[in-house]
This record gives sequence, C-alpha cells and structure tokens, in this order.
Amino acid sequence: MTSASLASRLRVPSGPLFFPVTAYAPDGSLDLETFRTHVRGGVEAGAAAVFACCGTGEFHALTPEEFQECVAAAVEESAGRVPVVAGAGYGTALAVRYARLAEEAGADGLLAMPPYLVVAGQEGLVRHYTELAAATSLDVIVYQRDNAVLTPATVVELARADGIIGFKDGLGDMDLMQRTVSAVRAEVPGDFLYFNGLPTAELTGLAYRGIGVTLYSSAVFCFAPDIALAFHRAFNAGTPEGDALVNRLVDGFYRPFVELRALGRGYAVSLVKAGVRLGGLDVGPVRPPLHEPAGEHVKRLAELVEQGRELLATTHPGAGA
Ligand SMILES: O=C([O-])C(=O)C[C@H](O)[C@@H](O)C(=O)[O-]
Repeated sequence: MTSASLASRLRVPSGPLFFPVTAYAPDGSLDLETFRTHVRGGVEAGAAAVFACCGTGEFHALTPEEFQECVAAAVEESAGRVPVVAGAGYGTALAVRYARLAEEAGADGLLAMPPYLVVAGQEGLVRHYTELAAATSLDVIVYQRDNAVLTPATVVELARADGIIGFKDGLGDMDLMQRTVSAVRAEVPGDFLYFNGLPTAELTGLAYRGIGVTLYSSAVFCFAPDIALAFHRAFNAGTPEGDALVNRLVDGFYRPFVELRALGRGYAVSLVKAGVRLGGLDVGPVRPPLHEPAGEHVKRLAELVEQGRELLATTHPGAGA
C-alpha cells in the first residue's frame, strides 16, 4: 500500500526535502529540459524527496497540462531513488483533478495546498481534505498556511482519515502547533508526520525539534545544496556540536537570508529562483503575478551564499568548495 511506503520513506529522511523551482524559457513557456536538470541535480546532490509543483514550483502559475508534464519529468528524473510528491489545490473538484493528473504521472503523494480564495470554516476544510484523500490512491500531506489554518481537533480528524499521512505547517504559531502535536499524539495511534514548512524552515528548526517536529522543507537546497546539506547533517546529528553548527549557520546565513527574503512580496519564490540562476542554471524568471527581485537584492543573495560557504569552509575545510 502506497501510504505506508511514502510515510516510511519520509519519516527519517536521508537528506533535505527538495522543493524544485519550475523552469521557463525566454518566451515564458515551460522549459522541461532545464527543470529535469534541476531535479536530477537535486536528487544526485542528496535530496530525500522531490516535492514538485508546490509553492516554490509555482503551482499557481501552471496549467494542468504543464503540471502533469513537470510531475512526470520529476518522477522520471527521480527514477525511484526518492519519492515524488506533487502539489494539488484550488477547490475540491480541481484538487481532485490535479491529484488524478499526479497519479497518472507516477507521483507517490500529494501536498494539499490551501483551497483557492475562500476562508473556510473547519467543517468545510475537513470535507475538502478528506474528499480529496478519498478520491485518490495517493497519500496526502495537508499544508497549513494563509487561509487554511486548522484547529487541533480538525487535525485529529484528518489524521484519522484514510490516506492523510501528514501535516505541513507554514503558519509558525508554535502554541497552536504544540497543541496540534499533543492532540494527535493523545488521540490517534500511529505515526502521523509533521513538517516544519515555514519559508526557510531551517531558521526555526531547533524550535520545532523541541516540540517533536524534525522534518522540514528546504528552499535553500534549490540553490545552495552544500549549505542545506551541511545544515541537515548537523541538525539530524542532534549532538551539541551539531546544534552549534546549526546555530552558526542560522546566525551567518539563514537569518540574513530570511530577512532578505522578507523584503519583497513573492520573494519566497522569486529569490529562490534567482539563487538557482546565480548558481548557473537558467531556470528563467517567475511568472506573473510574481515579479523578479530587485538587482540589489540578488547581489546581496550572492554575497550571502558566499558567506554561507565561507562558514562551511572554516568549520569543515573543503566542505564549502
Ligand atoms: O510549497 C512549497 O514550495 C514549500 O512549502 C516549501 C518551501 O521550501 C518553503 O519551505 C520555503 O519556501 O522555504
């Protein structure tokens, strides 16, 4: 059954969870070859899973046909080495349609994005996610952010539903998250998965680990895999030395990156894409309604990546090369 296998493959990840950007050609069309190169590079660099066409992958900007082509390409490039999870969203009917497209493309699971536009009540949210899960053979991870904020009781209900294997938090309310983890632990047997899914989740990694959430998404892995991998190793070591390196990377790289990423609307995606281009892979610009980051911010990003690498080189000579 897929559900056990995706959950078990994600439970103790061997590397960062990779959320690739989607590549476009100069005329704005999908650039599948470059997308393939990006995904292949991430898998070969040590990603533990590929989350294709999610927030960083501009799910919102893709047609259903482009979505399916990208997911199929991610599946081919991953070649069974790591699982592929695809975004699925909008209203329930369209989310189900995306789920079917992802299924046909060979994905292993879905990241359920917040439903489009409306701010729904808990009862409707439960129906939305459970109907999505019931309509697909793929395992579903529910993504809390923006207009989809769930109470602990709702997450308990979702954790009991067939096919819903995890919960990704992009909200960052630690009180709510702690209550959610506690409620599910008390009421639902089994290992429900939690993901720290805040933008640049590494920043809050130690805080989330304190409440039992050790899985996290990494946008930095898209453009500085060496830094993201060093962080991942140090974080998962769980030793005083590992935590000390985590803190050095937070102080010298992740915190300033988070602050830079907060300077523009949509930078959560566009700055990451700029980072991939800085690394030499021309993944093109973001599609509207997002816009490109200011030149001075891209320059600052290049400096930060250098700074992060210097930190690695001084900590573990050779590691930043
Ligand atoms: O949907 C998405 O792309 C994400 O939530 C993953 C990102 O890596 C997120 O953690 C971020 O933007 O740093």
